[in-house]
Amino acid sequence: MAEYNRVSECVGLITLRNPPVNALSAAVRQGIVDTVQRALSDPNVKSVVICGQNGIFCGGADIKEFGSNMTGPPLIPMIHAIESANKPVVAAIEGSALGGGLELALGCHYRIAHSKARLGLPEVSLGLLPAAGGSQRLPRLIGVPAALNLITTGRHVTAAEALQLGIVDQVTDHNTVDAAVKFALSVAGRSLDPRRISTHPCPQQPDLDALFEEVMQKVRQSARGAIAPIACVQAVRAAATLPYAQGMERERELMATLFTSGQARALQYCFFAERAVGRWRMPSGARWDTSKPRPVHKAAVIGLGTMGRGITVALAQTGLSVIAVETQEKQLMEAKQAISGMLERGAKRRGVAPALDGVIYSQNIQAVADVDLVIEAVFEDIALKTKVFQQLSAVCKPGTLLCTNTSALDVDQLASETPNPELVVGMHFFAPAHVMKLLEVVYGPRSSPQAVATAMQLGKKMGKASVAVGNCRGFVGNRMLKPYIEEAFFLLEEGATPELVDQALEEFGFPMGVFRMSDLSGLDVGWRVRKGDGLVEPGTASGRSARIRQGRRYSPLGDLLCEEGRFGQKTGRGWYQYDKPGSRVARSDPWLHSFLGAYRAQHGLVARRIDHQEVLERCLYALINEGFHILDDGIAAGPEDIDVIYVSGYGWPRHRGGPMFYANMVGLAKVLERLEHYQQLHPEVPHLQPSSLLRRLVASGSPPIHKWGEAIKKLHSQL
Ligand SMILES: CCC/C=C/C(=O)SCCNC(=O)CCNC(=O)[C@H](O)C(C)(C)COP(=O)([O-])OP(=O)([O-])OC[C@H]1O[C@@H](n2cnc3c(N)ncnc32)[C@H](O)[C@@H]1OP(=O)([O-])[O-]
Repeated sequence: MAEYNRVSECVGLITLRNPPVNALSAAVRQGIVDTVQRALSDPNVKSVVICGQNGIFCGGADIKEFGSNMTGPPLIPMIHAIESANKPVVAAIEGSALGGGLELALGCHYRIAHSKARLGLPEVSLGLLPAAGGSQRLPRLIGVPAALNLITTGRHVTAAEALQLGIVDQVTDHNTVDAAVKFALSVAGRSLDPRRISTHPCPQQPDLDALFEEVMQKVRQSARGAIAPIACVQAVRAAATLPYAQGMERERELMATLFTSGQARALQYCFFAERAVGRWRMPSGARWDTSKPRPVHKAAVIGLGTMGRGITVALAQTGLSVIAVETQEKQLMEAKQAISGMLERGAKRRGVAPALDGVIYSQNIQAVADVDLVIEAVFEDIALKTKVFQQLSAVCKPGTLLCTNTSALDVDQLASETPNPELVVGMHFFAPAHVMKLLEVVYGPRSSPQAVATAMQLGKKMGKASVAVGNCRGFVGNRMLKPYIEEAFFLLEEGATPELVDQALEEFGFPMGVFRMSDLSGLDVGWRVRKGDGLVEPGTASGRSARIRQGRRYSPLGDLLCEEGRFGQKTGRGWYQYDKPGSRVARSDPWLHSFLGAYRAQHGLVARRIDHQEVLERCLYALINEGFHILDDGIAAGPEDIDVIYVSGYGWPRHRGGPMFYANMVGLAKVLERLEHYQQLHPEVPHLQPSSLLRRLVASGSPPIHKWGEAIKKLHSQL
């Protein structure tokens, strides 16, 4: 709702009240309509100020209302009524003015912002466009290039940048409402004609066509199939080329297409999923709201290879003091130089001082005696990690949390080797750790809720999308990746090329297909793991039996490439060829194609035509199927956890919502039917065997994704 008061005798003060972000729900819109009318009809009121309660102006339209039948007064006429008012209306912007919130402010005649406020039109990130006049008013106010940038990226600007761009008229460090009231008094009685943005012509722009052409190309490239950024460009083009009323009509048409699109649903699902994963819960019943994190002021990182360096940077940038330990002097010196460089570059980008003094380097593990939390990032070797954990248990003060960054080893086993297993959790970062958004917080049966709460809180502080998951081989992300990669290998055996598989996946929206990704991360990584699992066999055995290992279909293609020294980008050869080792531009490699031909001949395989649909179904449904196993096992608490992991750490296209959301969109019955189809064709591939949870969900009528949690609980209670 909106509250009305009269202040300084002749200023009508309208306060939006809808915690936590004063979203423009039906009640708030009704409140604004009523209070604006009241202020305008009160002869004692000379001017009006609109603000939001609790230090936030407005977080925009109420996203929760989008899925339902929307009631209440619509935004556009409400904003028009404000703009055409005959008394000055001033927006007092504290906290955030986003989306519909900024559109409301653009309908006001003046905007005063607090210096800490953030403004933006982030609708594009929800699969929408600023359709309450924002796409038409902002270009008129700040010009086409700046408006295009803000509207197509959805980025938030600081108050200082907003002032520079001309979005706000004044920035204050003091009480914003007081400043706005004072300002409103000073402009009472002035002509409002020049302040009505919709009446302005769009500022002239030379070479308009060339500009739109260039932006459209850029947007198409980075959107990877997302439709909202393209609609945003089209809407701004309408602002630049059409009179306001026609521009608004175009804005409405474009929004009508976006509003009901699957992409908008997916992106809005992601918005809520990212917030839902913060409300973690463990199978023991421990939860986010009943588990108190321990304060962490001082942390340590053990092992300063690529991961350890990134983790040190991420911690130091959060403002923590960090003890960085590496036992070999030469490696320690190299790491110090690399970490300082990363901190300096990061600080330059963010316009702050580098946190160089926040890191203390040491060769001695004793140096970590008084830290609150340690993250171990030594080589992936269980004996080495166990030794480090035992040393840490002896050295650290009581209660220090011991975290491992392992991606492949058993967190429970490590915990069981320490005297206090309740203090042990996994903190699985992704390389480069100071850049990648994702953090899997891995708990074992003996991890204390407090340890999980502390790791989750630290992840949040570091700006990570932190997801609490149970312990199993590969945790959530890598466990699901395994069948995805294996299917891609099998497709090569059956007649596909790396180019075909990658193209299908990139057209789906992944930034890189599975083979280009494998070249980037290094083929030797998986090779080492498969060797450890006893899957790699030397020799030139041929035929079907050579491709069955440990009772299931196995493709040795990756191993054979590694035996040739083809480790990917770093060696200049992998699934593709590169100009030189370390180069990033992948080119088709005729050698690889004849190698595949010879391999198929050796194994009696006849290449067949494989289309994009088969690539997508086999790779993605195998991955999704593993996701259902993970839900059934209780390793992930809900589909949102899996989806956030995939969108923030594995390049799953956000406008497709994550693998589990995608399965829900495709239809669970369809996913099941295709898995059954492929399983019949490839009975020796266990990961194509549909998960029993998927079967049970389909049998219970394929409930929508937000009801899976309930359905899974019910299904488990029936077992
Ligand atoms: C139709 C015409 C065109 C207009 C379109 C639009 O305006 S589209 C909208 C364009 N606007 C945007 O895209 C802005 C989206 N919002 C944000 O970016 C951030 O919330 C923030 C920067 C406003 C505050 O950050 P912060 O870290 O302080 O807080 P937080 O992020 O943790 O959120 C706290 C709680 O508020 C909830 N909630 C938040 N916003 C909305 C909303 N609009 N609605 C409903 N709910 C919303 C959020 O789910 C969470 O709920 P939970 O989990 O506690 O139950």
